[in-house]
Amino acid sequence: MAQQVESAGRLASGLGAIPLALGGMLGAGVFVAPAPAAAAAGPWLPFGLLIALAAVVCSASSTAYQAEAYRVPGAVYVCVRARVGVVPSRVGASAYLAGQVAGMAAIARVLGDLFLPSAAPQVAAVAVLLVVLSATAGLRIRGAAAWIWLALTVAVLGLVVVTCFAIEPVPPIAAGRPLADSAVGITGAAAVLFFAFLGFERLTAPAAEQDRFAWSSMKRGIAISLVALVVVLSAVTAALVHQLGWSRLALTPMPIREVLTAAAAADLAPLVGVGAAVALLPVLLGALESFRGTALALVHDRDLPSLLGRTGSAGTPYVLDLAAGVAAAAIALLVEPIPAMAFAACCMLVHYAFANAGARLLLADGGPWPMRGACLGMGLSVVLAMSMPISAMLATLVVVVVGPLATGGVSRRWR
Ligand SMILES: NC(=[NH2+])NCCC[C@H](N)C(=O)O
Repeated sequence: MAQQVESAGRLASGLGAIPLALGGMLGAGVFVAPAPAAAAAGPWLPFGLLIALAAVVCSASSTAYQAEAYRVPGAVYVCVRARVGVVPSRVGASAYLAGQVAGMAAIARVLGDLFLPSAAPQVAAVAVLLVVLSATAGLRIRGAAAWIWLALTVAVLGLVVVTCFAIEPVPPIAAGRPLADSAVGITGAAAVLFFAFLGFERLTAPAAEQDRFAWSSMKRGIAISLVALVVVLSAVTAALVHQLGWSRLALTPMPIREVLTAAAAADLAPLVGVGAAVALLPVLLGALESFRGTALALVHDRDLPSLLGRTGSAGTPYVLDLAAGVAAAAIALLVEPIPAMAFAACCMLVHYAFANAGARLLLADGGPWPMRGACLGMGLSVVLAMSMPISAMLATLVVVVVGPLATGGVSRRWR
């Protein structure tokens, strides 16, 4: 399969930074996360979105400085290892790897649910494995293909938003459960919405050197991508609320489909479902690419067996890819999309707490603002992770205990 590599010209001009970041971000989170966020905070959701954005801005800035200082794949992990310590770096990296795998499972499960609701888990597992196989064969979606895919996602979401606003909503039926409208849920909403922003690290801390953009292009690309994501997420949430109301939105497991039925536009559902499913493929691929960078850095440090770093004729780590694919497929078969998303977000928040801590130490001699950003990012990541449902927190706890013990056991180094 042809390996599409970013041309030197495109990297220099900065075109391509937007689909790299936004194309990896706009996905399952936007399709589904408004529902659990509405369940957590009800009409306070917009405040949750602002807090999630603040955590993302801090984390994006921190990881960008880390990748600038440590010009290697898995730069964030390498920085935490150098600045904070070996064991903290393992905690952060374990959370990161588990978070990416759970994220892949969540994305695949949403894909399955949209494509063929009656066999969602099976479709999800097959989709993950197919995407992993194509990645292993050398597929990367860059350049024009990345723009086309981004356009498809925006078109699907645009169709849903326009439909929701064009059709008068039916008066809400009495909700089964009283609506959570307490402001206490704001951080819980922020934590799930954080998932929707994941993928920014593809631009700020690229997993492969050929994806590294010049500092100014990276900054512009990330700013545009974050603004675009907030606009799209707000528009989708507003459309869903307009049609379903807060309480019904809070209860639905798959808002995009539910809203079309509610708007009496069920004919559109198969079209939107297939479009959305196809739009999710590159997001899945992006999560695998991010996973690889950090995993290979761990292999390099002998914290993971060298077998995992073995590369095939396409130059891709096939054993590692297969391991990630099988794990993600297993989670996708067993776990519903919203809990998988919550687990992934909780793991990634723990990772970003350590990442921001590493950046804080790295930036001690630098300007005051990036350093303050890293402090704020660290604090917000901890608060948001602690606002997750208890099941997500417990699963994350298992990861951060077992992960460092297992990796330490492999390398037999503890300092
Ligand atoms: N590279 C990654 N971190 N990928 C996970 C991306 C998740 C993406 N924000 C979504 O909502 O589907």
